Amino acid sequence: TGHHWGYGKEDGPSAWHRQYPVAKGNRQSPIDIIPNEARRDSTLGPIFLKYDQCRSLNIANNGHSVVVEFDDSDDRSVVLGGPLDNPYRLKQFHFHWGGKGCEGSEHTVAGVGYASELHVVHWNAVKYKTYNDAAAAPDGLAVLGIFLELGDDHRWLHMMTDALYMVKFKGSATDFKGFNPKCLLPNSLHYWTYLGSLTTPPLHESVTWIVLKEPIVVSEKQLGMFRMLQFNGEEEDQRMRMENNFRPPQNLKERIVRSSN
Ligand SMILES: NS(=O)(=O)c1ccc(C(=O)N2CCN(Cc3ccccc3)C2)cc1
Ligand SMILES: [Zn+2]
Repeated sequence: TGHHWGYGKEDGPSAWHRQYPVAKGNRQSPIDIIPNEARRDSTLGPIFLKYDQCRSLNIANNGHSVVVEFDDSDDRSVVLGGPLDNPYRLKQFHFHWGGKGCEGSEHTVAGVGYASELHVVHWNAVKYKTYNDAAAAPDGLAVLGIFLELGDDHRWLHMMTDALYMVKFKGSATDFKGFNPKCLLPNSLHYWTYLGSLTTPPLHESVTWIVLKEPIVVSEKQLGMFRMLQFNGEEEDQRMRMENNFRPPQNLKERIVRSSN
């Protein structure tokens, strides 16, 4: 079905606007977060992550990232509080990362990128009937962004990286039960928040971003496991290692970034 988007020279972020004109919109993501310019807002309370009853279903390679999907048929796992007016239901999480040793996060902090960024995607099931309806609505999604920096092994990440060999090629998926993303959170839930968009096509301007200030630490070896994944399907001749699947920071336009206390 037509030429697909990607992260290469011809089909990468600078070309997305041709098929997705909203790429040049007024609330695009990611952005460069400048801590000194973020507005400390005392009305911004803490966020709460209710993941104890979450039910992970599968892990998949969708040709853009590796995604772990959750059972979102009820409000068993939600994010609430902070900038959100109601609970948002956990749907999936996925990552963006760089090539060997170079940057790979989508958001940057005062111009500095991290090696990778985890996105935990939630949708507003109070106001919208389906995820797809929510993903196209201005208050439809809440995505938690967590930076990954290089250091020691992350004690739990292996539970996910051990499964990556099963989803090497685009279109592959496998059961992935019993994984709770709580194990991928840093100690502090202090955050920056702003109104933005999906960072991949269709680039809908539907995301309340909640970016945690504290990164988690993973090892170069663990992050290297992500690079065994491939953008291409098993049957395709051209083998393309999955790396540098990040969109660069976009114009802040008339937005402000708020900071939790
Ligand atoms: N990066 S983000 O958190 O802003 C985000 C982007 C897109 C979507 C989304 O709703 N998509 C519809 C098809 N899907 C396919 C897909 C593509 C890439 C990664 C993961 C998944 C995306 C969700 C979150
Ligand atoms: Zn993402």
